Amino acid sequence: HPSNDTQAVKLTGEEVAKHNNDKSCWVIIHGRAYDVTEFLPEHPGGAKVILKYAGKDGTEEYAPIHPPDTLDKYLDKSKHLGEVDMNTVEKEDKEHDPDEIERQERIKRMPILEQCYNLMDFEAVARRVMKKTAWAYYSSGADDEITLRENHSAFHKIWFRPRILQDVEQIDLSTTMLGTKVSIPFYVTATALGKLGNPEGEVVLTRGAKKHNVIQMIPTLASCSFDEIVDERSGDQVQWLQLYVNKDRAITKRIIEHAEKRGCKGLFITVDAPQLGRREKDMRSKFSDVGSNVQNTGGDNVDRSQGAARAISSFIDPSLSWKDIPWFLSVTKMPIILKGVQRVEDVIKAIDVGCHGVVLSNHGGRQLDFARSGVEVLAEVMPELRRLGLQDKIEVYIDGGVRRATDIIKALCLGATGVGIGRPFLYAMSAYGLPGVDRAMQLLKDEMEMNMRLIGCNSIDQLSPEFVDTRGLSMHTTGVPSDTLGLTVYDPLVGPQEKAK
Ligand SMILES: Cc1cc2c(cc1C)[n+](S(=O)(=O)[O-])c1c(=O)[nH]c(=O)nc-1n2C[C@H](O)[C@H](O)[C@H](O)COP(=O)(O)O
Repeated sequence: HPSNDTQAVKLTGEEVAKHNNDKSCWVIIHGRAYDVTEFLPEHPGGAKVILKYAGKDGTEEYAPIHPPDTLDKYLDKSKHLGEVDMNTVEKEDKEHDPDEIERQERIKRMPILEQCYNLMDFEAVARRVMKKTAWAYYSSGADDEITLRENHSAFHKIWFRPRILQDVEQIDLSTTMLGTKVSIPFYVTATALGKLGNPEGEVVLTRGAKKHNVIQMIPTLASCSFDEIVDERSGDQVQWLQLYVNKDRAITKRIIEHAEKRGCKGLFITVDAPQLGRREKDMRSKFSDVGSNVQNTGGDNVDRSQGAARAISSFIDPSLSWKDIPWFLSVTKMPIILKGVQRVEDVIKAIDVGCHGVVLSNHGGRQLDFARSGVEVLAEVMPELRRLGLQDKIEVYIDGGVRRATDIIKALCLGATGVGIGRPFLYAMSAYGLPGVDRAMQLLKDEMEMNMRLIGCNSIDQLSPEFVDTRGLSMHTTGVPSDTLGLTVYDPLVGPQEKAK
């Protein structure tokens, strides 16, 4: 900021602290002060969450929610007040926060990475070591979280019909997704606000995806900026873009064109979130944290009682409809995939309008509660596409509740091209950083190789409906052996120190 780069003297914490109310509100972000007084009523997250940091350093709360270039993009330069001498800024007293002290204790006692043997182990550890608001945001589903639990337990209603005496010495897990050859048929799906769980955010997933040659889907609502995530990519690594469509189509067009220019190989338009779902764990933790405006007296139309998600998504266009799809096909050459399709009629419509793929998904149970699991919709879709001779007209993916390689194999036997995985990699990243993501992906690869052998298949192209029995899939009341791993995050792993107790 030219006016400030020549700034001789840095602002002091004392000077900033004088501007600590809605008449004059300065906030420090990443060592620089900003006058956000006039912005207060416009903030999608409400004025309260900013006023909590008026006259103080708000970086810790700000960073996970806002990509680094947000202030440069949206706050007039005249409000950029320049650098602050951070030695003069009072630090928030974390030492005496009982929750934080207890959390740090749990971090000291957490299991070592090698004690994690499956994706649910990462969830068990993350639940204990993550900040309350971060865990709430990642783990929450909509309403009663029935669909959240159904997503994983649906796989427990599908049984295998393995064949024997096949030479399964050689196993090849590679496949092709939207023209890209990948080492294993899963991708890292788009999940918002990566910095809530790990200070580096989504770039950690980029590094893990690179190492295992899997595709990363970049979220519109990432904590990192889009360019940071793309810059982190290396070699011929492939990324896709997940798009929440903005009411202002000029903004959406710019995002799509930029993504194409930066080499994204797929545009996944999220179609199951015209309004973000009601995630009560997220709301509850946000309520205790920033006193969100449950009784919103501001008179404006952003319902801020919905926690972080709703606050950052007020731009999403609820009027998006089939008539808009030709426009998307006209503004990009990237393959277009509809993410969040939930019945076969819409898959056929997607083929009719020229889409290249669909993701059968309910947004990880975070949108419409009592939506069916992706795998159950898949079992409805594929036989119908085959009956109509359309199965080669579109690539069909699923996501939701995938926690074991057997879940992946079941989906591929039913006809999916690949599966998206969300929370497990978030939990692995939040608890153990890149080593966690790396191990989670490796565990899936090892499980995949073993289970391909056990069902008697060498390669992905051999997988077909003959290997699965789905008769119980659509009966939601079917009792299945209680799913100790899935339904509840089972007793947290005991770290070496705790065992000593
Ligand atoms: C866990 C999670 C999922 C989110 C997600 C954030 C989190 C923390 N967010 S959300 O804030 O808006 O809900 C997105 C998102 O940005 N865009 C999107 O298309 N899907 C979003 N999803 C859904 C995601 O892409 C998959 O559909 C879902 O995660 C698959 O289920 P599992 O987590 O069980 O693998």
